[in-house]
Amino acid sequence: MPRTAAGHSSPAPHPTPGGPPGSPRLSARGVVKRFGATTALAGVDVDVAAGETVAVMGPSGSGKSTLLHCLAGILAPDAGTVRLGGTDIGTLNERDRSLLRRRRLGFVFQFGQLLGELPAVENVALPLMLQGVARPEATRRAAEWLAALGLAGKEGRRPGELSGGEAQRVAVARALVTGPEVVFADEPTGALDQSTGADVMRALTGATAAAGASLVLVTHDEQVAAWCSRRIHVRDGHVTDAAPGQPAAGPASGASAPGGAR
Ligand SMILES: Nc1ncnc2c1ncn2[C@@H]1O[C@H](COP(=O)(O)OP(=O)(O)OP(=O)(O)O)[C@@H](O)[C@H]1O
Repeated sequence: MPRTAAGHSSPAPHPTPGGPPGSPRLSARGVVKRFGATTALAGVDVDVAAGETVAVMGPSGSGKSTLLHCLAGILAPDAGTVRLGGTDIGTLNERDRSLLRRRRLGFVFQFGQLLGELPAVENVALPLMLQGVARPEATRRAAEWLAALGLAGKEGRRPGELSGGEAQRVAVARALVTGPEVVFADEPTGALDQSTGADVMRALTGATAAAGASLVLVTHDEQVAAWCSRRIHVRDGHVTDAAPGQPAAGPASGASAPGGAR
């Protein structure tokens, strides 16, 4: 993914409160989540390093999405802690968790995340405008991300006027435009054929690496997991292997973020 022709350098991502030197960017300890009589997570420990890309795998119903939602502050665990840098997410109220998600995390889902009535560029600019970035600047940065993801010329198209793969690349741009510390993706290629899915994974891992973000991705698909630097397996609410891995070094392109690396 090339730097945009204009070579703009967008403002650096907002400063983020880090943890102690050498500590993981994201760290879960003893996370338990129950839904009524179902224990979806039964005491899970996970560490994700800065720049690491982690595939979360496991059988249907094993707890993968619940783990992702707890790591991302979407669900509050019943027990245990989740720390993002120096922040203990569990101590935040719902409003602050929502602000943290908006400012420090990015999300790519299988579908449904784009607003159908807005053109691609506005879908990508929206998270910036919600942070108070003025519309012209937000639009400029959104257009840079779209161009970097191979979507130059398609800024004005609404999601329904894009292919599935193009729409997912718009979703990748939207997830990365704010300079998040961690991007969470839940089956981001689940609705795509294999070759389009590979294009989206190339875009997602390339953009994430270029932005210096970590990636936590839920997938059933071995070929999708192969784009990540590490896999963890969830079974019956337990993580069966979560050894610290290497920084991301998958088959991603040598990408360059429009906003500059973190
Ligand atoms: N909101 C909910 N209410 C009740 N039970 C839930 C809820 N969300 C998840 N569960 C249950 O928790 C368990 C783990 O679900 P989860 O969605 O995390 O699994 P998963 O591994 O992501 O599954 P899949 O691969 O099928 O998406 C399952 O038994 C599921 O039925």
